[in-house]
Amino acid sequence: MDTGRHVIEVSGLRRRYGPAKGDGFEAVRGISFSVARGELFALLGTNGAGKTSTVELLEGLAEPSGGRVRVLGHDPYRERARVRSRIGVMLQEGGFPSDLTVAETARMWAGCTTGARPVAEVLETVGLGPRANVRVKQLSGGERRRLDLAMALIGRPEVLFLDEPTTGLDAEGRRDTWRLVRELRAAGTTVVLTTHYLEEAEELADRLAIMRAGRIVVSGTPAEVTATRPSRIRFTLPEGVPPARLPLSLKAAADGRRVEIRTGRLQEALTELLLWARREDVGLEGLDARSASLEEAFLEIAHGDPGEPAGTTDTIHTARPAKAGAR
Ligand SMILES: Nc1ncnc2c1ncn2[C@@H]1O[C@H](COP(=O)(O)OP(=O)(O)OP(=O)(O)O)[C@@H](O)[C@H]1O
Repeated sequence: MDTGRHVIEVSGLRRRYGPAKGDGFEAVRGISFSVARGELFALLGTNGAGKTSTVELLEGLAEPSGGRVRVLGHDPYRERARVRSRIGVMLQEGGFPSDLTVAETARMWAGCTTGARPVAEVLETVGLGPRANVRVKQLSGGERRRLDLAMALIGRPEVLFLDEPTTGLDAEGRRDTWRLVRELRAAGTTVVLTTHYLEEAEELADRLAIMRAGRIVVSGTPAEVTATRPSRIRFTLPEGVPPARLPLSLKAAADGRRVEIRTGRLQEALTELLLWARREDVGLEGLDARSASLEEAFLEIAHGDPGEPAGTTDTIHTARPAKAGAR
């Protein structure tokens, strides 16, 4: 791996809770990825997939039970002192003393940080300027998340870890946080994000990985990940036109007059369908053709469908619900 370009390098990383043998549980099972300087990398997965367990290893909060992790060229656990001042960590729960005000909390935090940004500036950045004299216990859930973010930013980190940064924020707060994260990335900050919001990953991530049961199942740019899933064409045939008349090569699945075609080659399949419809003088009611969304890709991948590579075969299915709850 290129240590100059990659700020984070992970190979064969493992994390086991409990005894090494017997009753222990391996939450991270040999994962590998790297994150380049200035890149935003998102880790996605269902509850319990192993995202937080992984990020804690990157932050140096625990020692891996196997494999290797380097952050800014150092082992974040064994060389914590060399890494700590260069990273910012926003945990799921900041756990700040609830009786302190926002400004007091920030001053306390700044006091423990080398090269801290001015408190007023950092509170302004996250939109908490007007709430500086409010006690932490009086903040809303969303305001607490913004305080957590402010404290992660106070040391001007080169690498920022954001664990579900917009949980509890309303739509406007979420968009404000996205804007801020984009600005930080534009200024060269490397960001590792875990999130349950696929829209957030789609908006922000340069690359992402989807975890399932401690392993990375798929990784790539959001476009590459969605391209692993088939596109979908849906329409309703007119009365008296049986689905059997559709070209066999489209491998359409029908439920009465409603038809669905799933394909790895959307343009070709759609062209064939439209040429057939014109030739046969058939109207396709409610015609809808779309590529898979990241959400659809996520639901199928994260819940256990190994998937078929799109673009190689025209694999057609009837509409298949995600296997909710399966791990
Ligand atoms: N301290 C611990 N001791 C034992 N098992 C743990 C411990 N912490 C986490 N686990 C288990 O490890 C697995 C991964 O948990 P982890 O919190 O890393 O998942 P996650 O992907 O971050 O989930 P979430 O989206 O719910 O935050 C889960 O099965 C969890 O129960």
